[in-house]
Amino acid sequence: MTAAAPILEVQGVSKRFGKFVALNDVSASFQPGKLSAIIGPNGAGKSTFFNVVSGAFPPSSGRLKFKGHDITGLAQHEFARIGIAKSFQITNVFKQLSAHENVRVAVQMRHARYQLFKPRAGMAEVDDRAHALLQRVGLAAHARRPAADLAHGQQRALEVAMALAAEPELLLMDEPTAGMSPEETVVMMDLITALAAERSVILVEHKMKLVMGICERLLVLHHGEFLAEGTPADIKANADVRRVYLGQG
Ligand SMILES: Nc1ncnc2c1ncn2[C@@H]1O[C@H](COP(=O)(O)OP(=O)(O)OP(=O)(O)O)[C@@H](O)[C@H]1O
Repeated sequence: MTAAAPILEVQGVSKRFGKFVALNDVSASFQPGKLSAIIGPNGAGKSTFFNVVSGAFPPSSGRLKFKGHDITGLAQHEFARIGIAKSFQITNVFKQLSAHENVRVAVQMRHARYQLFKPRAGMAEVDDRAHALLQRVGLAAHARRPAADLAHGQQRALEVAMALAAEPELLLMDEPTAGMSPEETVVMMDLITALAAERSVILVEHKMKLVMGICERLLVLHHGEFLAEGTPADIKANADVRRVYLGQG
C-alpha cells in the first residue's frame, strides 16, 4: 500500500529573529485528512511555526510544500486561495457586525476573488452559505447578535466559520481553546474533531492534555526543534517529553 501524498511538507525550515533562532532546521510531513497537533512548552517556537506554515512570515531558510507544490514565500492571501486557512489565538472578528454579517464578509471575499456568483443572484447564495457556516460551528441561533455580545468561545467559533468560508483543504488553528472556560473548551474540541473528519487540521497547542484525546499525531517542539513525534501513546511514554513538560500544566 502506498501512502497518500502529504498535504503539507516542511523541509529544513529555520526562522531567525536577528541572531535568535526561533526555529532551527525543522522538517515534518503532514498526511491529508489527519488531525495533528504541534505541542511544546512556553517559548518552544509553536507560534513561530504556525506563522511560517500559515504564510504570515516567510522562513529564513528551508521550503514549504502544499500538495507537492513549493509555496515558500507566497503572499498570505495566496495561502487562502490555494486552500490553506487559519484561525488565530486572538479573535479577528468585526465586533460591531452581527455573527452572520461577519461570515458573509468572509464568504464575499472568497467569491469576489473568483467571481463564482453572478452579482444579483449572488447575495442570496452568499447569505445561505453564511448561514450554513454558522450552523456548522453551532452558532445558527446567534446569527443576528453583534459579535461583541457573543461569549469568548462563541467568538472563537465565529472565527472558525470565517476561516471555513475559504473552503480550505488544510485548516491551521493557533491555540483554539485559549482563554476558554472548561465548558467552551469541550464544545470547541468537539467542533475540531468534526471538522477534522472533512479536511486536514493542524493545531498549535500549549496544553498537551487537551490534544491527547483527539489528535492522531503529535509533534513536540522544544527550543525551536522537534523533540519527538508520534501517537498520543508514544508521546505520553516519551521520557524526553515528560522531562520538558515536568511541572507544566
Ligand atoms: N518577532 C520576534 N522577534 C524576536 N523574537 C521572537 C519573535 N517572535 C518570537 N520570538 C522568540 O522566539 C521564541 C519562540 O517564540 P514562540 O512565540 O514561537 O513560542 P511558543 O512556543 O509559541 O510560546 P508560547 O507557548 O509562550 O506562546 C521565543 O523565545 C520568543 O521570544
